[in-house]
Amino acid sequence: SKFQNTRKRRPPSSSRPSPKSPSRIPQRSRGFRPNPPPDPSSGVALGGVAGMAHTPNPSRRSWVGPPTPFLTPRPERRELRWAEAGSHSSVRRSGVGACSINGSNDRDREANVQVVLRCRPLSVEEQKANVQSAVSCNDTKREVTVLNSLFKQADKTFTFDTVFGPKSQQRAIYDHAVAPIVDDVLEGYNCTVFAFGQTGTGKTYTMEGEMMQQVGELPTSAGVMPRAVRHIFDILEAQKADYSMKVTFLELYNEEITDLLASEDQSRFLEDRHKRPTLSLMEDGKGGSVIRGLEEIVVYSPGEIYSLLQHGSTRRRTADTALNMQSSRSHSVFSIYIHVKVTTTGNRELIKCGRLNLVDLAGSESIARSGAKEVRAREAGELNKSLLTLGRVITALVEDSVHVPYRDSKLTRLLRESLGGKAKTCIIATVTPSVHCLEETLVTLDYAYRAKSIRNKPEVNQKVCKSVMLKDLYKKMEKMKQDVKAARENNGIYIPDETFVLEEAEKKIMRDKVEHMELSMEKQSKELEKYRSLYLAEQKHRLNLEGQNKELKVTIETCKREFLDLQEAHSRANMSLKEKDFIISNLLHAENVILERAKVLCGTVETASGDIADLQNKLGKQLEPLSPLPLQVAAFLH
Ligand SMILES: Nc1ncnc2c1ncn2[C@@H]1O[C@H](COP(=O)(O)OP(=O)(O)OP(=O)(O)O)[C@@H](O)[C@H]1O
Repeated sequence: SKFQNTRKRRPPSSSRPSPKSPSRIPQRSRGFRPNPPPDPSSGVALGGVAGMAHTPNPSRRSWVGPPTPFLTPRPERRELRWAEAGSHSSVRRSGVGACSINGSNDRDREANVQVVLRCRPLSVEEQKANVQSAVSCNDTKREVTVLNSLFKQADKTFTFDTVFGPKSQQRAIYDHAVAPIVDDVLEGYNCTVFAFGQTGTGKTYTMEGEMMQQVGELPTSAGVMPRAVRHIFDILEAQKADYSMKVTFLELYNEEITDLLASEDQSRFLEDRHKRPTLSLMEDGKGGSVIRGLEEIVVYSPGEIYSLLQHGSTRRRTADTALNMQSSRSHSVFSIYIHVKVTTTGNRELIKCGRLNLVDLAGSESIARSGAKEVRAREAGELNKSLLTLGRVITALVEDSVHVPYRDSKLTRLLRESLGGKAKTCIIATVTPSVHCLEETLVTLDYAYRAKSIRNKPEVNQKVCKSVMLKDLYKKMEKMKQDVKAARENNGIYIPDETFVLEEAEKKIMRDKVEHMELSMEKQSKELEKYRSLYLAEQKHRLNLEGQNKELKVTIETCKREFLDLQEAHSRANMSLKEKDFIISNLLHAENVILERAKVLCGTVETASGDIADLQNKLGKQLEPLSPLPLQVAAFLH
């Protein structure tokens, strides 16, 4: 086939490395500064992760010979009819991201971001420590319930597109959630799968899992990335398609982008050799982003991609935190660009371009609970900041806000096309069942649930004609040659028109941005001044109140003391009253007793005087005959 380049084509299968042999070193894109404009044929300038273009690295050797759009390893490629291509890849279209395969018109419709939820099992340590599980998953009903009832609050249930409980296997997640998306990539869509959740909940496990070292059976714990790679190659092989493939792998750490696949020799120009050069994320003037200097590596086999994945993953920044022994401290984006040749019924050769972005976000974490200090705390702060912007973007999209703050962080600039753009997106939200992480789990579930309402407008990338693509590649090569020539002659730097236009557009955007920031700074300074005077007035008022408060406190103290004195006097008076009452009642009682006795005595006296009178009478009568009595007797008797 004219499409196949003899120089770059893989050797026939007999001379290819055996599946068990180590993969050969992947071929890197060659080129020279400055950055070529984004490739319009592959839709690279259309923004976000899917809109990344690359700048070949200055340290690379220049690429001589004609460019080749197709590097299919097999020489005996048969032409594939468009219709045939469709029939092969329609096998799996049923789950997340599935859609029709004919033409592009019926695809130009809105599609919700697909959100799947994965709850990891309790770890061995957690089981040993008898950590309670506070999350229950119902895979059939696609529901996750957070058992708030453990804390005497109402349970909360969320529904997702698919729910994978703690027992779910890596394969099930790939087959149900990711495989249909990979089919779409091969149909010419830009697709993104990203994992998001609290630190230590299994994002990296889900995305990477056990990495493949060589070609062979996938281990059961292999994650989305190796499975997607295998799936893509399986389909292309089954279709006997002519294709070319390249990959990029970047890391976003503390708002700085670095190339995880960049060759080590780049760092020899840096003062700190351990530091990898950072790449700039540029505006392409069309609402998208371009990453300068990101290496695109041409790959021919799954084995090559596995070793690149392995290589890139080991270069990712990780650290041991209280919540995860090997916590990723950065966001990573692995992209696979696939060009597949199709022959239309009129024998026209077209090229389908699709891109798959596999994103492993750093975990959101509570600095207090993760035990992060100093550098780690700053990292966590940066991570949380970019994730916070991601949250704000999700909220703005869900609420249909006029302004979506994509530009507030590099992460959201990278994910722009995948959130509300023209890509198909699947979010894998990961949670832990641990009761200790209930709060963070609820936050993840809440965001994931809201993300379900984001509507993308998936568009299939335009198929380009082989001749157009070749022309474009020749043009690019010509530009590169001029760059090399200019650099060799030390004649300054040649800037191709398109790059110049791109840079001018970018400068204009930056100028507008600066202007906008100046205006907002001015506004903010005025507001700051207003708040400062308000603050001062408040301070004064506070001081006054504090003085009054002090005086009142003194008065209250005095009153308290007086009150206590009065209380004491009152209780003393009460006591003496009680004593007097007691005495009076005793006196009254004594008086009554005396009166009673007096009465008794009076009675006795009366009785006695009666008796005396009776006696006198009796005596008088007895003495009458003896009268007159001597005077002494009479006196005695009287
Ligand atoms: N579904 C699962 N089954 C078994 N083990 C799991 C599962 N999910 C996660 N793990 C284990 O839990 C630990 C933490 O997982 P991982 O590193 O993937 O979390 P993470 O979300 O990527 O964390 P960070 O954000 O800190 O990088 C690892 O030891 C991993 O093997």
